[in-house]
Amino acid sequence: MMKRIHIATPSKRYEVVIGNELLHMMDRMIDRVCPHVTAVLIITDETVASLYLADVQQALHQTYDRVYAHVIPSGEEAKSFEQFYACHTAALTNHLDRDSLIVALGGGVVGDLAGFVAATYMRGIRFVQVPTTLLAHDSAVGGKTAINHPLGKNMIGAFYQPELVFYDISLLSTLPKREMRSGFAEIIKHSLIYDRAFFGWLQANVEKIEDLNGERLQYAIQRGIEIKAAVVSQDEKEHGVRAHLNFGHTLGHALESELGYGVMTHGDAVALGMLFAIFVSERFYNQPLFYSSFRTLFHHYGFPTSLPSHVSPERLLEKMKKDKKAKDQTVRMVLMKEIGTVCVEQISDEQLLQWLYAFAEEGGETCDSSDSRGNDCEQ
Ligand SMILES: NC(=O)c1ccc[n+]([C@@H]2O[C@H](COP(=O)([O-])OP(=O)(O)OC[C@H]3O[C@@H](n4cnc5c(N)ncnc54)[C@H](O)[C@@H]3O)[C@@H](O)[C@H]2O)c1
Ligand SMILES: O=C(O)C(=O)C[C@@H](O)[C@H](O)[C@H](O)COP(=O)(O)O
Ligand SMILES: [Zn+2]
Repeated sequence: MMKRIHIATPSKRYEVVIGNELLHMMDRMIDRVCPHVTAVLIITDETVASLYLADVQQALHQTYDRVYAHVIPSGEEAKSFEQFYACHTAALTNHLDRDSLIVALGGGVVGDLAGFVAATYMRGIRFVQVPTTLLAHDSAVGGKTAINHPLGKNMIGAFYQPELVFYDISLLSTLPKREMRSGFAEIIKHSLIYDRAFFGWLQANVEKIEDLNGERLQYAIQRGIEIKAAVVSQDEKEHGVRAHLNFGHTLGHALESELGYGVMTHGDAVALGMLFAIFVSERFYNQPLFYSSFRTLFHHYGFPTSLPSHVSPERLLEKMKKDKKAKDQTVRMVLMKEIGTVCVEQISDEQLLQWLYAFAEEGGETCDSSDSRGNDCEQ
């Protein structure tokens, strides 16, 4: 069954269409929301191209005469200046104009890069997200587009909304388990920041990653997107509540950049970051949040639950201070008050370093801290 979720931000209203075996209707659905398209440039990666590019080209040719494709290497390293430049070159050499359309066919890497290309080509042309990973239930929605800088993740980008998110989840059937797990981390995140009942549903219905199929997969994706849509519709450009979507990302992004982009999947890094955020939350609010149970659960799903031993807490702290939520070089982390309720808190370097060491060395203990500060939730 096809499901539609509406996103309404100040800059754009659009739909996320979710269903199975939808490719044959892709051209008509795009044409309905993007009239008078002069040419289409599909941006995709090598893996996705080998699986789905021919089908997507065929579908688009039903409506469009000029359909081009630009294929980037697979993986996080492609969110680079080099690939960004190559995409612009492809757009120029194929004579895309201001009425042309970019189709981002792939996971979050393709979506973030192609979205940023669309935001900047001729100062902005229309684009459609065609997500092919579970993680992209998050990345394709909400309009954050970016490439990485060696000094920090997603540092160069724009808020730029797509015209449509066209999510044929039958394409996820070819996704390796490690990538399903990565996407599942963001689904868990959506439940933990917003919906306690959904977290309960996940625990009851997803005993292992392989359980994410059929109706359970579709429901998990839908609920994750509904939560993201609700947050983004309230706060498109992260002046407030949108920062909650960054739960687990302060450490997660620091790890991705410190280890080298692509070494750890985004979802694994975020899962470890969420675990650290829960560890910190227990100490910051001086209340038990069942950190040990979360650690056991995350371990059970196959997520990393301890910091790689060769990564130094000092270096992680330096990277965390470059996070986009930081103010005056002081780290601001999304902490959990209870399942379903989070807020943003400022944490001093000294305190954070101490907790990073404690997390690295002890990992599993529950809260008995006496140095927490019960600051009021600011967002
Ligand atoms: N913009 C946002 O709001 C947002 C949100 C979350 C994550 N992100 C970003 O998304 C990126 C991660 O996205 P991702 O996990 O989708 O990674 P990805 O795009 O690199 O895809 C993961 C891997 O799966 C392959 N793949 C994609 N679809 C496939 C399919 N259907 N079958 C088989 N293989 C397939 C890809 O080639 C790649 O090797 C990160 O850069 C992260 O920062 C952005
Ligand atoms: O949409 C958002 O807002 C998010 O924070 C979603 C995150 O899952 C995503 O990884 C996002 O790209 C992180 O944004 P950043 O601003 O921290 O780079
Ligand atoms: Zn993320």
